[in-house]
Amino acid sequence: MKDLEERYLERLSQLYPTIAMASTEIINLQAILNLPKGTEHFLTDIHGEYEAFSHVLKNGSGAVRRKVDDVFGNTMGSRTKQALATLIYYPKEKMDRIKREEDNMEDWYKITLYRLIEISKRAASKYTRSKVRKSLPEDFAYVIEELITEKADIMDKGSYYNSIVSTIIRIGKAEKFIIALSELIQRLTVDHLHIVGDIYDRGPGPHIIMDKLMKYHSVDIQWGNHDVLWMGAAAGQRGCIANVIRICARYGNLDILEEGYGINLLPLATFALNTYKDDPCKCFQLKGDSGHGKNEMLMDIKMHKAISVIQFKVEGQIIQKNPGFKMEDRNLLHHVDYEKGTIEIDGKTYEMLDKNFPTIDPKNPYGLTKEEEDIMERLEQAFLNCEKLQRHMRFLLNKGALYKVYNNNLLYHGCVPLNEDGSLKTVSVYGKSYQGKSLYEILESYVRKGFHALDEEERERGRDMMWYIWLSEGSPLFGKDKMATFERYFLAEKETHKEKKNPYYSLLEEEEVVNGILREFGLPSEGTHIVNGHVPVKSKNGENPVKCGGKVMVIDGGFSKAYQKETGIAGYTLISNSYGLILVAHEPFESTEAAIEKESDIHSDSVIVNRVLERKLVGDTDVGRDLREQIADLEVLLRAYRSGRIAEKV
Ligand SMILES: O=P(O)(O)OC[C@H]1O[C@](O)(COP(=O)(O)O)[C@@H](O)[C@@H]1O
Ligand SMILES: [Mn+2]
Repeated sequence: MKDLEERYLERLSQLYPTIAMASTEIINLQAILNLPKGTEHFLTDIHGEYEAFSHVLKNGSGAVRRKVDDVFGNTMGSRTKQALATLIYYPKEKMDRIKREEDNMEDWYKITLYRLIEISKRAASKYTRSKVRKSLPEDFAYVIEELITEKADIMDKGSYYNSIVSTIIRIGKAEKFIIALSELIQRLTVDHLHIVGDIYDRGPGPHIIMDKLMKYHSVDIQWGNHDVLWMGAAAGQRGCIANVIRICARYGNLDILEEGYGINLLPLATFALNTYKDDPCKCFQLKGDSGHGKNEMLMDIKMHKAISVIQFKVEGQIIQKNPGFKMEDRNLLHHVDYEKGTIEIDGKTYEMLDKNFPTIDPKNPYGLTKEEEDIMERLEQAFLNCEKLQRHMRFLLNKGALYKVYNNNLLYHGCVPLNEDGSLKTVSVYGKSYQGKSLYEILESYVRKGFHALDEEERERGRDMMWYIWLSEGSPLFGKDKMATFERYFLAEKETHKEKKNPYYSLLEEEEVVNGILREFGLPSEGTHIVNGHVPVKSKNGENPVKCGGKVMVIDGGFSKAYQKETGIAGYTLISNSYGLILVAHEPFESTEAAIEKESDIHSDSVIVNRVLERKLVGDTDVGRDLREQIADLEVLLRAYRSGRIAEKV
């Protein structure tokens, strides 16, 4: 057998069959290394708010507006620039409005096309021709390429462009063309998107966000605890299914399941209406408004209670089945005195706010009734067989992970579990101990096993592990001592609601600790950053998302409307371009309508966290490292051709 290098060179020579072709590729790759690094965009905690998400995606957290500024600087007033930026975000909607007011559309088209071409040129200048070509919309690829490429040899450039533009207008394609250019600018402004977790729950449109992400040109996802919860549900884990439905019900979002994913909730609804017929279900008021009127809301409230009770039972069973999870103290149903309506926790007796539990047998509080069992059985099948949900989860599995190291940034949703003294906390997973990176890796492998393991037992362990990642103290995605769902529903005493955060969150100013985490993930302590989401940054209390002198950024996107009153703003996003890192603070997003009408950007503040001295090039990035490896390989191939070790293939 030929040695590995020889076989590798043979393969490579099929891709680059001649000296000329290998040489051309080397030159191309070398050229890419010297281009400015592409812009990365970081978003976290989107929580189903698809309109705000879509807006931030369109404007690249201000990156598009910056392009407009770069091109037109002082030659254009700021109102005009803002109008142009809004046109780029919402070309169709904005044009519909303009057509109502503007009486010389032909002029408007001409000016606008000219402006958009200028911005496209600037946006494209960061990339190779070949990459730009691949991003062009099919319909107009050729013309756009003509328009955005400098033509040094044409004497009268003005009339050349004018004639193309006039033709576009004359044949009635101006609007389509404006839309195509706007989308191209959006596309070229952000090269790569990082989602740092929590796409799902609380807001109305996670499925719409997933559809959008699946079409996005370049994205990676670090799973958040809510995403893993949905993954567990899709894998058929009952604790996860119950939580998913409970949270949808709580926020008036059962539509996501019924309409978004076509999951039939009728069995649960009928059961809830019968079981809690005369029960006002006071503890289960909705946080959001389903927008479907009073009767449906009353039904949602009953479903909310029904699924919560099922959840506490099912979770009790998971905890009993997995003593290794060490979560017995989270099983509370057997501490309730159902006659008195009280509960004893840690030696203290509390009055339950709800005393009506017709489905709980005090002798076997964690057992499901026959009806509850049937409902769970049907729901399990519905989740497992929902094609769209499975497609979305497959995408999460393929594009996602528990953490990522990308261009010297370490990304994860929650935290790295630490002890009080800043050392890595040891967590036991199915009998073995892990910490830091190895903890992340073992948990991720179980998530994948939950979907793919052949062995049924192993798959079940994987599925249970997804539930564990959602809410356990040892989970780096959760990072709190407990999830006090039970107490928050049933007890008035606020102190029982407290979920204590892992020491990680209070140690982020300690440089030694932060360096220790970076080291654990194989990163040097200089020129590197940690980016995480998960915890809302209460900026109205003076909290700062930038920690440890800029080494750590906690950028909970704060998209979740329900949380905006707590934080005072709508969270943060991050941009990393060739000049450095920019942290962007957002104002609450009203609506797409308002964004177009008021031409608002919803980013109030941009802070440059880190400005590099020299503009960063592709050569300085991870992609650059890969390209250099490819160049080195091609050079070996070239030498092999020249030395006669390998023959050209034509
Ligand atoms: O505000 P809600 O919807 O009741 O959710 C509160 C629960 O969500 C959590 O904060 C987890 O969700 P996050 O990952 O978004 O923080 C729990 O710790 C808490 O019990
Ligand atoms: Mn989270």
